Amino acid sequence: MNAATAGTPAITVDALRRSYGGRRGFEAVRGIDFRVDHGEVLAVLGTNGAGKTSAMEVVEGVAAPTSGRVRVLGYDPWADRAAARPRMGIMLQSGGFPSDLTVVETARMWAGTLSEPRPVAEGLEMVNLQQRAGTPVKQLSGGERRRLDLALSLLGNPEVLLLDEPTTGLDPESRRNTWRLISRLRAAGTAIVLTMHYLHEAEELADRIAILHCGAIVRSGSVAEIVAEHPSRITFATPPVAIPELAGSTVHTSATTTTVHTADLQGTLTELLSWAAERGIRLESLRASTASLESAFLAVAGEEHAASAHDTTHERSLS
Ligand SMILES: Nc1ncnc2c1ncn2[C@@H]1O[C@H](COP(=O)(O)OP(=O)(O)OP(=O)(O)O)[C@@H](O)[C@H]1O
Repeated sequence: MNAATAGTPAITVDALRRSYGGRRGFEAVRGIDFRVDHGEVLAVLGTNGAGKTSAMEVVEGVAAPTSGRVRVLGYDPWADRAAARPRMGIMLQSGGFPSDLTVVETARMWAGTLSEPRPVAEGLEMVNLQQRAGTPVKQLSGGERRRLDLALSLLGNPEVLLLDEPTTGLDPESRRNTWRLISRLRAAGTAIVLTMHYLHEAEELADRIAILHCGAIVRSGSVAEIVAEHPSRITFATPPVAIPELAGSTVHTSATTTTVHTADLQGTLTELLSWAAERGIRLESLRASTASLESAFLAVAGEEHAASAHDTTHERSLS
C-alpha cells in the first residue's frame, strides 16, 4: 500500500452490468456492487454460469462493462489499464504459457514483462516449486502448474490479487500451503478476490463472501451474517398424525418426510419433542441441523428448484 492508495478501497464495483452480444444480447452480470479493502479477502461463490468470470474479467481490465463503474486502486481497469495492471496479480483458470520452457525460464520470462518483479527464486519458493525450477512446464502435474500460475501472479508484488479457483487440482498439503500464503498476503495488506466452488475453503479464507446467482449478488457478508439469514432445519419421518403449529416455524410435509425450518432451533425442537412425548409418538429418523454456509448456498442455488417443487409438497407457514 502506498500513500496514494491508503484509505481508499482497493476495488469498488458499482451497478456493474455485462451483456454478451450488445445491450440487447444476453445479460450475464445484472447490476452488482461490491468493494474490497486493502488487507481483505472476498470470496465470490456461485453456481456454474452464475457470472463470476464475466464479472471478474471486467475487474481484471480484459473486458469493458456494458454499464456501471469499476475502480481498481482508483483506476478504471479497462480505460486506464496501463496504470492499473502492473499493480494487479491475476491468476486465471489456465495459465497458457509455453510448456517447452522450464519452470524457472517461464518465471524469468514473466518477470521480464514486469516493472518491479520480486526475485524469481522467491516467487517459486512462495509456492514450494523451487525444487522443480529446472523441470519443463509440460512435465509438471496439474497441481504444480496451478502453483506456477500462482507464483507468476505474485511476481509483480501486486496490491490487488485476483485468483480464479486457486486450489483446484491441488493435493491437501499444497492446498493448505496456498491457504497459508493467501493469509500472509492478506496480512501484508493485499486485497484479494477469490472465485471458488469449495465452500469450506471460502469459510476458511474469506473475510467476506458474495454469492452470485444468475448474474446478481443474492447474498453477501461474513459467513456469520450469511448463515444468520438462514433458518435451522429439523427433519423426521412423517408420523401418522398431523404435526401441530410450531411458533415461528415453517413446516413442509411430504408423504415420507417432514421438514421444519426455524430461526430458534432449541425452542422449536423443545416444543416438538414435548408434543411427541405427551402423545407417545416416536419421531423416526429425527435430525436437527443449524444453518451452514453450505445450506445457505444450496438454498440459493435451489430456490428455483424449490419453487417448482411447491406443487408436490404441502407447505404451511405457522408463524
Ligand atoms: N462469450 C460469451 N458469449 C455469450 N455468452 C457467454 C459468453 N461467456 C459466458 N457466457 C454466458 O454468461 C453466463 C455467465 O458465464 P460465466 O462464465 O461468467 O459464469 P461463471 O460463474 O464463471 O461459471 P463457472 O463457475 O461455470 O465458471 C453463462 O450463462 C454463460 O453461458
